[in-house]
Amino acid sequence: ERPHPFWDTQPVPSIGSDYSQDSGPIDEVKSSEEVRAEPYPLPGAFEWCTVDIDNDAEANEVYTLLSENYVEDDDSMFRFDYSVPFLRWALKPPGYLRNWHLGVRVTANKKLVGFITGIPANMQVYENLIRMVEINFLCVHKKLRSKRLAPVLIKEITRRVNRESVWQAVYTAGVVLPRPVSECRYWHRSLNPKKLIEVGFSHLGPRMTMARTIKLYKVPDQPQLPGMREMRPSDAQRVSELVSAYLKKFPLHPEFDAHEVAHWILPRDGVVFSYVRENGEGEVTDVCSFYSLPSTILGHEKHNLLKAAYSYWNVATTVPLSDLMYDALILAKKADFDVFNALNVMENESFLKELKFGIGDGFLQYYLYNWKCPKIEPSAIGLVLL
Ligand SMILES: COc1cc([C@H]2SCC(=O)N2Cc2ccccc2)c(Br)cc1O
Repeated sequence: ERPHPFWDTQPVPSIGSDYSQDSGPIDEVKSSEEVRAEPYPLPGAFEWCTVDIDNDAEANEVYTLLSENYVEDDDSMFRFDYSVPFLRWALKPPGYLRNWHLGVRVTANKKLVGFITGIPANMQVYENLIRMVEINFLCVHKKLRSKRLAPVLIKEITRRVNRESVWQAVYTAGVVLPRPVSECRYWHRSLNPKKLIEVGFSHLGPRMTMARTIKLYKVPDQPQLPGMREMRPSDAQRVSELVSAYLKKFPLHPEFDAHEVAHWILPRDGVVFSYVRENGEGEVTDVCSFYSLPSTILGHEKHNLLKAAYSYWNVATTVPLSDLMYDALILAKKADFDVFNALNVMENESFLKELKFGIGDGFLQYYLYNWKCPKIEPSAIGLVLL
């Protein structure tokens, strides 16, 4: 396959190679003392920095770097617009290390031009429970592309992670690298079809008028299931039991303790939305959640922000999952979202068509670093990365 000067030096299976029937590390096991103590050298004009995401000035530098230089769709119509509160949520789960929030600055003017992050996660992969790092937010300023900065960012974050005796990583990307463990698809459910058509994300169907399209995607203005309400801190223990038990169905899933579930699922204004269903006896039996990740609409005069909700952790034990997710759509529309996005992971295939999701043109590839294992089908993935 196409040569990858960087990835061909890394402990990952090459593209086109067969999936291993057994599971295990690719590199021989090392000790953290063997890992070089000094940061990797950077090209002359640049220097490493550890970003303090709690510092408003630094958090805003990260926000600006990502908002102007992070992931765009293939046609450069949209770019993710992660907010500062979202980044603080994503980067500070229980057990996070500040040392794993890694930046590159221009030495001359201290401008932040590169970023990559890791957070700790205990991942179950088939029969193995592995302490891993979740790698995210790899970004190099548009003006510094093809200077081979990304490989250095990846090697340095790997060194810092290895120094903590963590040898495996999980990450996702829209591009095909050596080598995906799973290939997932995004599906989208219109909540504001008029805006989605105006910005060019959606198109009027054949023989469809705008009025007919608006009617097709209309949802009630209140949840339909009895007992649906916003999740509260006092629900955290019960929700943790529901989520932890549910995720065990999936060969790839995080093992969360109650503190981690509370961090990832408790509502945070404008960041993560979560709702529980209380049955007639006042017990919490079902939970649904979605996070807010808007996108900048590039070069449109009327609209500049697309408000997107992303399906997160959903567990239905007393109602059909599609009924729970219909209420999630209703609650997302009520919170003024334009579109509700979901991957075809976990049991999502069971409701996507019924609830009028349309398949997107984007793939999301899941990767494991330094771990060979059999291919994982999307419905066996119990992991959503932010
Ligand atoms: C353009 O088609 C898609 C683009 C994206 C990503 S790439 C940069 C961005 O901002 N997106 C969020 C978004 C933008 C627009 C609609 C829905 C989601 C995804 Br994820 C799946 C898609 O199918």
